[in-house]
Amino acid sequence: MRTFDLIIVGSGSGNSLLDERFADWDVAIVERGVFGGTCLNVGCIPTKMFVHTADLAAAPADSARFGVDATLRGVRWRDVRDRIFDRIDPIAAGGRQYRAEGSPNVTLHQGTAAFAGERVLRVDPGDGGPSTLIQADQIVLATGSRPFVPAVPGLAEAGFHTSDTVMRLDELPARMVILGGGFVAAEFAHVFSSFGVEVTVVNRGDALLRAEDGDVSRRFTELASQRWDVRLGRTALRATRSGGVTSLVLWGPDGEETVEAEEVLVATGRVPNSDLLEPGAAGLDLTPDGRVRVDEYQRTSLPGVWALGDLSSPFQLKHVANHETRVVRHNLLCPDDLMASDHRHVPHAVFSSPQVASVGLTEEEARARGVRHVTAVQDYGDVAYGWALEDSTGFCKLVADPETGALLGAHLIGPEAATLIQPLIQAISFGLPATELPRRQYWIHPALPELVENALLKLPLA
Ligand SMILES: Cc1cc2nc3c(=O)[nH]c(=O)nc-3n(C[C@H](O)[C@H](O)[C@H](O)COP(=O)(O)OP(=O)(O)OC[C@H]3O[C@@H](n4cnc5c(N)ncnc54)[C@H](O)[C@@H]3O)c2cc1C
Ligand SMILES: NC(=O)c1ccc[n+]([C@@H]2O[C@H](COP(=O)([O-])OP(=O)(O)OC[C@H]3O[C@@H](n4cnc5c(N)ncnc54)[C@H](O)[C@@H]3O)[C@@H](O)[C@H]2O)c1
Repeated sequence: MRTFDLIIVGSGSGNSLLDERFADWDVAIVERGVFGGTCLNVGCIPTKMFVHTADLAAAPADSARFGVDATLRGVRWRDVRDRIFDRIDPIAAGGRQYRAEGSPNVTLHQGTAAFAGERVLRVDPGDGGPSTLIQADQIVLATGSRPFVPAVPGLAEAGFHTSDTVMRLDELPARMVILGGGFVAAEFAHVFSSFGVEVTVVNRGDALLRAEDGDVSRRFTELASQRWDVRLGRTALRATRSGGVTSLVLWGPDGEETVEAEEVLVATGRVPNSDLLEPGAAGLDLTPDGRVRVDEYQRTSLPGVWALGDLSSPFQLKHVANHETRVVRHNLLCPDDLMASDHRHVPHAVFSSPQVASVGLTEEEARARGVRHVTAVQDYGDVAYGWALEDSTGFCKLVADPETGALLGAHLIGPEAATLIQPLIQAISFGLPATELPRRQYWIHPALPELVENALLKLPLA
């Protein structure tokens, strides 16, 4: 059995752990699928390339109210798809080649790693070939997560897509049913409807993006319902396929109903890939929801074994995986000076239409925790650039401590929300008080960040 200094399992964030300081470490990387992981191949990067393209495709439909009569002549789906993946696939292939042939201290193992002992892994190539045993003093688990598919009778036989496959469709369907009401559902509903697909969103709960601040979730649900056929409070009972059409029988407030579409996209959350690691074989501790349990230094319950990213994180966000990668890198290199991960102010954004972005406490969370707070809401429509955008639905909502002026939460829904929120993330992270933030710097007039400036000025602070 070959012994390495370090084994990294998973080539997403795990691959970016290595820098020049590991040049004299003997390293193995194990990857069971396409090199580069979720974000590059089937996650953040391609989805946002589709989202931008969808924004372009959606623009003509919104242009008449500006006095511009534009029409969308068509969307060349295969050209869109191929442009995106002709850019991404070579990056994945190049990354793989670099590790396989261009990194003298790295050995790339293609296959699925599972524990065969405390710091021993069995790598199964998955092609019927023999497994290989490898061991190391340090092991980093970065095996990510995969789509969760609820057990709906007949769905597997009828066929469905997940975010792993839907971006590679050969043809745009006439209709698509999207199961779920979270990030993936919101982003793909925008993409496919902008490209002319008739979209039905089926959600178990009574609102879309339900984890957002209540006002944001309600506004998003309201706007989504104007654009897509949104079915709330529905459970999928069974699916059948006939003549190229899937019929999904739902249970809802009015009893049974059926929705039909050429394609079904399942977007009902993601589960950590901990099971594939056979954690029981080494006594690796998991959380009740199946994540690998880590402490603040990203150490697992096994000595010398670390975990990061979607496998262990409740956040399932790439910027969190990146942060944890930096922490594990430091801790491997400086074992006597361990660095803790900082998960205090994790922001996120949903790249739908409208965009949604959030950091910190929602108003509901502040209330439930008994935290002293005030709120302020600034509409896009009441700042100068909002007039230019003719926006009548977007807003920025802030939650702050009225005594200290500390910002507790920020929630935006509207154009460029994912970008506009950054100064508020900065304020919360660095403890910049909401009293000074709008007053001690210039805000470019009439740029859109005046939305944030005015929201801050509206806070009723002592
Ligand atoms: C559609 C979609 C859009 C997203 N958009 C965003 C976004 O806009 N912004 C954002 O912050 N986040 C986004 N995310 C989330 C983000 O992609 C993930 O949080 C991030 O990629 C997780 O990185 P990771 O390194 O933990 O895992 P991954 O990148 O998933 O890497 C894990 C790797 O491990 C491999 N693997 C798994 N098990 C084994 C095993 N036993 N042996 C060997 N290899 C194994 C897998 O094949 C995979 O390559 C999106 C996710 C999806 C699905
Ligand atoms: N812009 C981004 O940062 C971005 C984009 C896409 C995905 N992601 C990450 O990927 C994760 C997964 O995204 P997602 O949209 O799949 O998950 P999600 O957790 O955002 O939403 C899951 C949805 O599925 C529903 N659901 C769960 N179980 C169900 C069941 N059994 N039957 C019916 N509905 C069910 C939930 O009610 C919810 O509406 C996100 O949580 C996020 O962390 C991030």
